[in-house]
Amino acid sequence: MLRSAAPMLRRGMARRTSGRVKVIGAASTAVAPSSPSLPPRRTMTSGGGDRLRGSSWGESIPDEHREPDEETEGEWEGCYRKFLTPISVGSRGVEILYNPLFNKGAAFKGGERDRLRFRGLLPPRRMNIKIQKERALLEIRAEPDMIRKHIILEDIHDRNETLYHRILIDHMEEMAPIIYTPTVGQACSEFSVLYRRPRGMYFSAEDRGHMAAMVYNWPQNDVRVIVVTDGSRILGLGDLGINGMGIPIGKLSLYCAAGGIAPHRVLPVVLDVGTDNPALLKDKFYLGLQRPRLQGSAYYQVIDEFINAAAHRWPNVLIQFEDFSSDKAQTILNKYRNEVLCFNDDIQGTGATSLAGILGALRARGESPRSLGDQRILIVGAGSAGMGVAQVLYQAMIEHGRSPEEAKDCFFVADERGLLASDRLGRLSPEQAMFARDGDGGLSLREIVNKYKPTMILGMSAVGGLFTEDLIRDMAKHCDRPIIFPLSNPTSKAECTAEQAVKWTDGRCIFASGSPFDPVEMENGKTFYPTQCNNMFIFPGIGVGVTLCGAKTVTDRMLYVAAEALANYLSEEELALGKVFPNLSTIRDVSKKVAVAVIEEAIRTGQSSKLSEKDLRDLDAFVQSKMYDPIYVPLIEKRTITI
Ligand SMILES: NC(=O)C1=CN([C@@H]2O[C@H](COP(=O)(O)OP(=O)(O)OC[C@H]3O[C@@H](n4cnc5c(N)ncnc54)[C@H](OP(=O)(O)O)[C@@H]3O)[C@@H](O)[C@H]2O)C=CC1
Ligand SMILES: CC(=O)C(=O)O
Ligand SMILES: [Mg+2]
Repeated sequence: MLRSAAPMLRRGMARRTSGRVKVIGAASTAVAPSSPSLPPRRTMTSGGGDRLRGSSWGESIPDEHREPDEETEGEWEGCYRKFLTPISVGSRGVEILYNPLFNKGAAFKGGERDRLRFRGLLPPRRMNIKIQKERALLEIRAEPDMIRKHIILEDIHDRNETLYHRILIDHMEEMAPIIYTPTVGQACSEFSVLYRRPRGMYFSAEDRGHMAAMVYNWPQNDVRVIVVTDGSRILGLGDLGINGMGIPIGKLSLYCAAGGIAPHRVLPVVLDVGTDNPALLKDKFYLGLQRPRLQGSAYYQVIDEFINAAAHRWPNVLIQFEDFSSDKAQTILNKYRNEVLCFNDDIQGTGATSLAGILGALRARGESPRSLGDQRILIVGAGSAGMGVAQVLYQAMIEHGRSPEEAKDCFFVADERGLLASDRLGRLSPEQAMFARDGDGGLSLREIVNKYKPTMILGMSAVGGLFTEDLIRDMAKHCDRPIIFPLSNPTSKAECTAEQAVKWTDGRCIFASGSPFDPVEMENGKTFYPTQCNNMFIFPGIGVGVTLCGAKTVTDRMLYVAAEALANYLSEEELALGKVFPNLSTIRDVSKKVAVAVIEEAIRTGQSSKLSEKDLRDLDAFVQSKMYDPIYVPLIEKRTITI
């Protein structure tokens, strides 16, 4: 049987229709990927499954019930040619079926069903991942409600991670709004009632003293990326306590699908230090500690204990801080950024992403990156996101030859009390104080617009609708092509919609938003294509880059080159359509380019512990080869008896 399989496969492979490989008459077991991948020496599984390798399991299935097989069908470029190294699993039977990292559901093949003792535990008909995906898409698309779509997808996540990530990768534009912003905002708000199964780790104030041991409860030895939140500022929704867990889960789904980190190497974490959200404190279904948030040294001790525990068990892990309230975010970053491999996504990731979008917008206006230092930039919101963006844009101006004074003079930063100026110096953080103007403290947004005539307005206020018609129309009077980025998430918190920006500027604006908006039909019959300015374009590539090269820290220069790589990715065709970010469907390739840029920077500056100058040559191919691709890999049982 096995001997005859290869010629059959070759014959089948030779028959190509419409560029796809069609295997004619080859039973799926004839090319069972497990077969060629078994160790060459004679082994027998403890259950004697090896004997069944030569059985005619596949042949007992009538032709009309046979499903094309992803390895033989060539559905994904190169799959059928790939030598799939089997995964050796320490369990069998139902334990595998209930393990989403290994479970393939109906896609388990005959050989595997016998090897791993599934016979009788699954319905008899086999389906490949293509059919499984088709079925899942039907269900998701039939459901009009976004949160129900989210639940369906997360159910798949909990059952079968390979299928889940396959769906995300193949349908990124459709799925990102379901697993990420805006729907993840609702998923977080309802997290405790939607909760079904554990995913990730929870460290609470009551676990103090135990965290170094607790990290060993996590079953994976090779965790590469942790996304951690304390739930204190989830998107623009405020303090959601433990319900913020939806954010690390969503971000890490993107790490896997968009960045190519394998799912067993990521760990979502929530630190439960209490909540100051009055509704959660009295909600009988809330799953977190119902007590006020720890403050001061008690709070920082929890952070410190968790970071030490994680870095002790996984010394090379990247820790991404996510959605920490602005009063803590910068302090935590400053404390740990030179100690462990970490970065803050809202400060640094958003900064790099916005820089890339603004470079794209300047290109659309026919201006060079150097002209960044000629802009008048109004940043609305002086929290971690707003100040992170200001800092990265400022650094970029310095890179392009502006003096610190010239660069600072480009910024107008406003918070709820208006323009930040020196009259409030004692009450501003060092990051805010750096951008405080000498006079005009407390000017309103309209006053700033009419006095200083900004060329761009960036919203990170978490106040939906803050960019009013009057404000934007005033801005458009002074500027031919105003750059308008309402970056707050989710959609309900966006400072304005794409449609409003287009209407109020008579279609002259360059627009990108934190959450997605549909294209807008303009009065002149043309279509305006808004793009998404979201740190999802940066963080997966940063993660892949620093973990692959073994960087010890995430430097500001790494973020800068990441932004450049993202900006350079934008094609002339996309620019012509008014887009300033690439299509989401290309995000995997974008992440690869970002990762390559980060690795090159790490090698150049001696930050890379795993790669060196000689590796610079085929870096693109190297990164590609390391990216997780969700296809079903043959499973074999670890317990083998050599005879
Ligand atoms: N698109 C993306 O990739 C990202 C988007 N974001 C979004 O950015 C938003 C802000 O995040 P973050 O900085 O952490 O949040 P913060 O809550 O720390 O900051 C909000 C800021 O907005 C200010 N603000 C509030 N109301 C007004 C108002 N009426 N006029 C002007 N300013 C006002 C606040 O001022 P005060 O302190 O005086 O109240 C504060 O400075 C969130 O919605 C988040 O989702 C964040 C990261 C990435
Ligand atoms: C996108 C993101 O990180 C935020 O809104 O917080
Ligand atoms: Mg965030």
